[in-house]
Amino acid sequence: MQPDYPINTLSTTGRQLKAIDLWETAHSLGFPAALWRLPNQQDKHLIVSFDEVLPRVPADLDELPAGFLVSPFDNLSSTAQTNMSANATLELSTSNRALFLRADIQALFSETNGVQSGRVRSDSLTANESTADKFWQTLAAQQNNLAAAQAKQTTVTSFSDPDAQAEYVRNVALAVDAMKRGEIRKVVLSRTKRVLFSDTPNAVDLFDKLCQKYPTAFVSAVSIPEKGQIWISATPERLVSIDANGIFRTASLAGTQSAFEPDGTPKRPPEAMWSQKEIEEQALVSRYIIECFKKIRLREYLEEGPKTLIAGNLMHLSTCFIVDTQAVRYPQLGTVMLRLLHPTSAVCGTPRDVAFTFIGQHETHDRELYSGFLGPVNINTNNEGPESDLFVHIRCMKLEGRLATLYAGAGLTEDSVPEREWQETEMKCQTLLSVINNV
Ligand SMILES: C=C(O[C@@H]1C=C(C(=O)O)C=C[C@H]1O)C(=O)O
Repeated sequence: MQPDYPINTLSTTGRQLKAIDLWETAHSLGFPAALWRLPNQQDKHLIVSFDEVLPRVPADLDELPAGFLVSPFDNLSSTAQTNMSANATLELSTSNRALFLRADIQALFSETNGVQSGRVRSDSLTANESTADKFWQTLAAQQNNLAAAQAKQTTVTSFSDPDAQAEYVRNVALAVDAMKRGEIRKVVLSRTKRVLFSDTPNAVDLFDKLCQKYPTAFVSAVSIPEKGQIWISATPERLVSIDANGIFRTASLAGTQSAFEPDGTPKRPPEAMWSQKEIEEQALVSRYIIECFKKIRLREYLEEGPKTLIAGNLMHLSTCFIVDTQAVRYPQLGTVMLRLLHPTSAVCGTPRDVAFTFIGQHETHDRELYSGFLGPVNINTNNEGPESDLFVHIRCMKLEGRLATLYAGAGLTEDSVPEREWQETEMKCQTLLSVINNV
């Protein structure tokens, strides 16, 4: 890895290098890129991969180099032998479905007291040097035009889909019947909503607006040229994190209500009232996580919650689970749990495989990357050690040119009221729509 360069030394125009410069250069060369901001942090990170077609890899945090991982929902590990002790070899079957953006170019953008700074590095060990040269030459040639791309104004129109609500409500009723018959405990059914921009929107601009509006979310934009897609999200749900000190974190998140009173005043989280149905729904996610710990005979975990958590326009119930992987001598816990956890009961259901089949039989859209997971892997920001932060890919949309497809789901139990579940998905779509409508 070459030393870091301050971003202003790379500007050829006297203007400071910005995330949009790198993003647009990657786009024009057909290179994938990922831009992200971690919850409660200011720094924005960007990586560019020189793989025009991304490798499909197993989600193995212990093997992958620095980069950004994006997994589809449909990426189940079958657990042929899961009764592992901390020292036993891992016998989970691996599936090569996650897309991996290797950090061929890595940039960090910070802001302290209104002053912007940053660093950029390109990895000459893994990256083809002539490709890196081509990248910087293209960037230098384009930099003058990029300011114009940033200032684009767009308006949006919604597609009317008159049958969507009736179809969703019908499917919820079928799920409730299946749950009353005892076939499933919980299932998460999702739907899509499509909007058309008047002009191709600026993804970096949308990303910046989401960062501003949702400081506690994991905000990301991932460009996948081989699919002609950019995925943008502001998710509140952590799936697996391993920090530089080997601290593992996961969380169970479920139960949804508006964060505002009907008159528009914000609710106070400690005073939020939760129904029996929502408490049960979230407890099922926590139980699912604890079952995963049990499968690997891990007892030394800290459980915090459930607490009410604000996620933009919504509130959820959340419980955090924390493990010191060094103290329990389980360095590969992140990889093992990732394979055991995904897809959790927050986006799939209980029992997992029955719920997965029900989703496949009843949802008419392909979830693709929605309700999969994504985030930085083995990124060493301040030379403190590599960190990985993977989040459940919800509150997201897929951008294909001017067309945006938003995805939202609701956790159903036998007490679900179909119309209310539809309203819940509408509220979840608002997380991104409220920003889209103002670009
Ligand atoms: C499935 C989604 O969200 C999940 C489902 C929730 C629920 O059913 O209450 C709450 C938070 C998320 O775990 C989504 O936003 O699409």
